[in-house]
Amino acid sequence: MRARRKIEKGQGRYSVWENLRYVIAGIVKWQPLVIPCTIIHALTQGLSVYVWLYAIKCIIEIFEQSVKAGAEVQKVLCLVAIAATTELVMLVASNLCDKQAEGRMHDVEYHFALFWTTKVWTMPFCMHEDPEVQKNIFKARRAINSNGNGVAGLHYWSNQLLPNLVRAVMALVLLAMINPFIVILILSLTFLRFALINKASIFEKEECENKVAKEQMASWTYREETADFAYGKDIRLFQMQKPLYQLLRKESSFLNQKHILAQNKYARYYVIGDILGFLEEGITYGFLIYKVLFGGLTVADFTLYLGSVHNASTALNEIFTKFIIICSESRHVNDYRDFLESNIEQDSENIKSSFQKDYLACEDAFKETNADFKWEKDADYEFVFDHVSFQYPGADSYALKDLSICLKSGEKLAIVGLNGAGKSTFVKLLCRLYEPTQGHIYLNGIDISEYDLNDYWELLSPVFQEDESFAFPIAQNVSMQTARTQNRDKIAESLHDADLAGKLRELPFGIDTYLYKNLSDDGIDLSGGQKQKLMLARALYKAAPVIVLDEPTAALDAIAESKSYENFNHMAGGRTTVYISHRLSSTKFCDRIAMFEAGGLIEYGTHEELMQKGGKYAGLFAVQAQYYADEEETCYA
Ligand SMILES: Nc1ncnc2c1ncn2[C@@H]1O[C@H](COP(=O)(O)OP(=O)(O)OP(=O)(O)O)[C@@H](O)[C@H]1O
Repeated sequence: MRARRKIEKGQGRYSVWENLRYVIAGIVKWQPLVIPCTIIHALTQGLSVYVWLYAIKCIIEIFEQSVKAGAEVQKVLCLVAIAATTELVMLVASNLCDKQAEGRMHDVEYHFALFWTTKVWTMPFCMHEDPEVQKNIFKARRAINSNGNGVAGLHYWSNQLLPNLVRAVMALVLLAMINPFIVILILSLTFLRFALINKASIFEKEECENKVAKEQMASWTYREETADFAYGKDIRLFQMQKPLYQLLRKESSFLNQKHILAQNKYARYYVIGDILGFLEEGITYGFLIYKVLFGGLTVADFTLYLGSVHNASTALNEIFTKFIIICSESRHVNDYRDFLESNIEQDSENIKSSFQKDYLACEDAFKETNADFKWEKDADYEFVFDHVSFQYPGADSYALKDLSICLKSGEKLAIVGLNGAGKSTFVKLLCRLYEPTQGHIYLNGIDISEYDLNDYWELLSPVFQEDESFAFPIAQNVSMQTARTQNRDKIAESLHDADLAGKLRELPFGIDTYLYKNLSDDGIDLSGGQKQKLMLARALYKAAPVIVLDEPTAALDAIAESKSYENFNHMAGGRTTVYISHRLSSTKFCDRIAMFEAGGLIEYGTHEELMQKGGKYAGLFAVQAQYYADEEETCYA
């Protein structure tokens, strides 16, 4: 079934080490200075505790040797000065490197976030609305959402772990010199504690993240909608506060229960871990005291080893708590990689090959796109739908069933029909946002799936039902290009042709005025009809050889609508056009009319032919004509 592209899972779960290697590869690529900074931070932070430990051992030895009083004080002062200076230098270096690395990691995370964005942008449109894919998009975003999780978390917690590793290694080397079994005992008990807490962490991830991703997404969606000004009117006028509150409350108490469950598990394992830790310290301290009493260990060495046991114990404790957090951050990175590597099939061949090859390099894919490709304006473009059927992913019935229709080159084809007849689905298939479940669509005799998708999209100037405008300046909303590449005269001309010249004159910064206030305090909001005109201006600017208009006048007032009909032939010129409208007075300007019902073509011909036939189109037209006549009578009464 072609409409439902395969949702392949990623290559599988990666180990913590593989994910660390993966993030390190990103760091080396985008901010290599983070690596030496992290190493210097670990060494200086980890070794600084031994400076005083060693200095104190030496001071005690000086006293033990009981040389002349004057010389002792001098030596001690000298040692204190050296230790203090060394520690100060180490701490300064450690903090400087730590902050350098942390600052640069934002850039690394930003790069990883770009791949997530690229993946979402370039995945087949039909997958975007698949609930499973949406859940994966949401889960993957947690690894790069600037709150210290995932990619940033792996570095942050490794940066916290490494100084402790240096500290622990140093301590264990020192302890191994008096008895290697002590080291084996400490390490074994630490691994046991780690295994227990990690078990709780896996349980937490499963209960509080995987099993509740849907609920988390629901509560996230409700909050996003609450913050979105567009929902404000309905929330107030339909008094949605109470039901929304109850939904949020339900989600949050459900999530809360899961968190409590996970924390109870942690509590149990932490108690066992604490008992093991108590055992470990008791045995090692006991052993050291025994060595002083019966094994000939000097007081100076005793202080050094005592400090080492303490350091080994706290550092290992820190290592394993940090490592558990790293494991949990790694699971976020797994979600991220799973999403990036799943559904490898991408809309763009360049992106596809980059994701397959090495998606750390996929940024180059956008640079390689075939931007210079242009279709000839005056060439013939004929479309044929050949027994096309289409079923939406997850839907039980067909939205289009066995549709065969021809759109001749230069022809203006109107598609009419009641709500849900399949008109927009026809447009989506023509635009290759979906692939037919059965049948084929041909452009000039070649199956449209054989054209490069980006090249194919270059052929179309669409205006969709939904007026999706971005928080960009008006110019960018029309050109959909950056300021560097857009043609400002053409933008003004397109806005003029779309009947927005009057509005443009009122704008504080002309075509540079921002839409919405998200990114500019001087941003403006447009009315529904004005937004629709903006969409028309966007299609006019693109000036592609084939025009697709899905209810482009639904939000226009009567005068604007009538003007748009007058301009329609001028705008379309001799170009192949598909025009969807519920207002049949507009469709009679088209060369052919196709009437859809329940996903099938039931009538086809010119306006006159269909009127003569006296079928459903003629009936619908008569109802609307009657309505307009009644309206006119009321107006002039
Ligand atoms: N994303 C979707 N997932 C599942 N079913 C869908 C989806 N979009 C549309 N449908 C279903 O497909 C059928 C055709 O919808 P379509 O949007 O093509 O109708 P339409 O003729 O454009 O309707 P309208 O005049 O209301 O815009 C409808 O039954 C609709 O419920």
